Amino acid sequence: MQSPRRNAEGRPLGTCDPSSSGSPAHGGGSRFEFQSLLSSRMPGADPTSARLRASESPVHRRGSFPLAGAGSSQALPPQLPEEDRIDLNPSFLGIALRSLLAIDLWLSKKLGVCAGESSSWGSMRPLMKLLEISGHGIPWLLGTLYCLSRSDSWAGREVLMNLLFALLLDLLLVSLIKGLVRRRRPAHNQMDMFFTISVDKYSFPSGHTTRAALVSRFILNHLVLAIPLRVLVVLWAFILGLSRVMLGRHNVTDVAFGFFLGYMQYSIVDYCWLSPRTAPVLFVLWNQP
Ligand SMILES: CC(C)=CCC/C(C)=C/COP(=O)(O)O
Repeated sequence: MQSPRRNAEGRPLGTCDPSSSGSPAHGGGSRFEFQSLLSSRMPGADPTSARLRASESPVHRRGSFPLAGAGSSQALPPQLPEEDRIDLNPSFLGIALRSLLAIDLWLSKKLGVCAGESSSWGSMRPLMKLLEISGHGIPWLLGTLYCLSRSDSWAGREVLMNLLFALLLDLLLVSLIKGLVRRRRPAHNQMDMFFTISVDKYSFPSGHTTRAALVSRFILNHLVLAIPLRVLVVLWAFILGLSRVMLGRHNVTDVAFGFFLGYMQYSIVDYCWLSPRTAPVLFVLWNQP
């Protein structure tokens, strides 16, 4: 059986022979592989730059691989266990995602103009915080419960019951995703938000944005409004989303995904629409004295 530290010719695997099978990037036991690993383990080193260095290096090219220690007595590192190796051929998707993330962070920092009182648009911060309250879960939940208690028509009660269901579904899904993804809020954010729950230390997705998208789609579908008011509802949702980035609470991708999720949540609510026919118990219970 082949020793884990030697190749078929009995040569230590760290001494790389270009004629040996497999590319240096894929477990040929290259010296470069070891260097990448070292650099990735150095404090502050990150695997991305190690990969980039790998792709820039001449040793990465097939055919130009130097005979690192071949035929010499230089001691080379032992072959690395599979799980310790770094993939020197990052996929196109990996590069695209990393680039998108870098653009996201850069753009979010640039747009975070109300992140503090001393920021370039710091004087707009109170207005942004007012917008923040307009999309907060507490006023929406309390407002819906209040209207539900005052509603005297079946039709009104049905719509409000579904709005309540939508708001609760939104809280549940956003908390679930925030807890799973655990993306930290931007470094420039001041954590001075009104009434947060534990998962609100995370930023993906933006809960205010999902709520804004969900509620505005709900209103547009269930309230008869004049065109200017309909435009106002859409503008409110859009500006609320933008204000999350301007306040420094979120990155752009948190808000973009928030819009998408809120929009989809309405489709779920619409599909599971609660009515006296589909959920009679709920409506009977609500009408008990
Ligand atoms: C506790 C309740 C009912 C709602 C929490 C609302 C809240 C603070 C959400 C966080 O929103 P962002 O993710 O947009 O910062």
